[in-house]
Amino acid sequence: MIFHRTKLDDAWTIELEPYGDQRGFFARTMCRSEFAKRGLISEYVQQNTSFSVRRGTLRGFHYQVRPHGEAKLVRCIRGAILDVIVDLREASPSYLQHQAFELTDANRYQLYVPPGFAHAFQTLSDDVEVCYLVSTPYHPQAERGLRYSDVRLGVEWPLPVTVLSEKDSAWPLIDDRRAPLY
Ligand SMILES: Cc1cn([C@H]2C[C@H](O)[C@@H](COP(=O)(O)OP(=O)(O)O[C@H]3O[C@@H](C)C(=O)[C@@H](O)[C@H]3O)O2)c(=O)[nH]c1=O
Repeated sequence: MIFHRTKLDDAWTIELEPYGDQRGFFARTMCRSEFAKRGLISEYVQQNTSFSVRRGTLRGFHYQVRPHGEAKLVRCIRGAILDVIVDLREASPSYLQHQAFELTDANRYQLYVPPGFAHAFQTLSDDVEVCYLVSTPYHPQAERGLRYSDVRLGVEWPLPVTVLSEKDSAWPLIDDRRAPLY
């Protein structure tokens, strides 16, 4: 596994390190000791998958507030997405900054999203499946979101939004909320 720091504190992208042979390849997608060595959370309690039919579908931004903050390890196993994360930790040097990553079934990149980050993605193709590990149980009362179009974030989504849940269209804007967000 090849770990790359991102411009956001504590967030990483992870490249597979495949061992190839005549059958194809083998690669680790998560390794407790490699994660722990770099201070990444290495215990996960849930694995989720989502399937999105239409190109341009947007899910997020989502996160859970303290003490239910979750790390996520995200991979796109069919099609392609633009994955965007936002640092919501007030004490962080990258507070309220965001970064976008293209995760595809071809590049097989994984994104490590630390607790205290909001997470969203837009599908860049039809029939997209995204698979992710989560470090904390789902806690609906702790669930929060940001509006994908919040100008305070300034995220440039690559496509017009074709499908969005009612929940995701209604998250409050950052300026209308009291800190702390996380
Ligand atoms: C996240 C989650 C949802 N659900 C339920 C709630 C709801 O009825 C149904 C669909 O939930 P949502 O509409 O929130 O699904 P979705 O919009 O795909 O939510 C996901 O979005 C991405 C961006 C993330 O970062 C994930 O952590 C997760 O929040 O599934 C669970 O039962 N367990 C879970 O862990």
